[in-house]
Amino acid sequence: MPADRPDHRPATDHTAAILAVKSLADAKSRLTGWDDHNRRALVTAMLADTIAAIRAAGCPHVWVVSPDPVVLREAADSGATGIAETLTGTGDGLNLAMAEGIGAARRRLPELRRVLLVQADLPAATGKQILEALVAAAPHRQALVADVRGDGTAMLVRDAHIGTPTRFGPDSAALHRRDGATELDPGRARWPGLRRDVDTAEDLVAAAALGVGVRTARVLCDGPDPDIPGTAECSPTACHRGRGYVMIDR
Ligand SMILES: Nc1nc2c(ncn2[C@@H]2O[C@H](COP(=O)(O)OP(=O)(O)OP(=O)(O)O)[C@@H](O)[C@H]2O)c(=O)[nH]1
Ligand SMILES: C=C(OP(=O)(O)O)C(=O)O
Repeated sequence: MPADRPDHRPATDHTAAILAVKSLADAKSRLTGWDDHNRRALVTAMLADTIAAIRAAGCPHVWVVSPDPVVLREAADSGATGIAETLTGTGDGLNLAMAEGIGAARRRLPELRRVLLVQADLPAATGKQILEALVAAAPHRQALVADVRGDGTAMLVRDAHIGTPTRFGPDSAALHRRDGATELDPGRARWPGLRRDVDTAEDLVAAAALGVGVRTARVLCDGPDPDIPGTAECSPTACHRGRGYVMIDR
């Protein structure tokens, strides 16, 4: 048990959350049925809601690594620090972007103890879920929350000075476990919103059923997804749809 965290409460002021988003031109290519304008709007909205959930968990330091100026502007508007990616075009872009974010956070936050590496497409995650996962992670040098399918990593929490690269991508949960990360709640009963990353239209329906943040809700209200039935009522903070989906403001 770390002497500086005897009660296992996470010291979130010494924690940096890092997210990576690729160029909007390339992002969410598996999202069928969405035109270019709405797909881009959805990517930035999900980023904004994910950042809002992280900040609601009490993490003030959020960094977004991206080569895309629109993403970096969205990050800044959401209270995060944007880092213009320098390694664009190289092989393992996502993990290199995460490494770039960790490096920047280490340089700029001398007191940094923990890094929280989070997927940027978690619109149903809440601050409560992220905080609970951080509390569960606190006794561990490295811990992960797997995605809803169990093979991906929704969130990886590590001591800030671990030097091994992250392994986001196919089968990342197994690869992170192999590198020493403890899987939190391996039965996957807890934190359903945190585990629900969105890559496909089907994922989006599942996230909407859990309740998404206000920015994603607005895009869904305006959006063209044929799998999500017509809007019954829409307001700037909430959207209720015919089949009972409720997009909640948090
Ligand atoms: N900064 C940065 N982020 C990346 C890069 N590659 C992937 N990402 C981000 O990492 C996360 C997971 O990436 P992917 O699943 O490959 O891409 P995606 O845009 O989510 O979806 P697909 O296009 O359907 O694969 C998303 O937030 C991506 O934007 C990269 O080269 N640089
Ligand atoms: C990158 C990952 O997920 P996805 O490809 O589903 O975004 C991952 O789980 O490591």
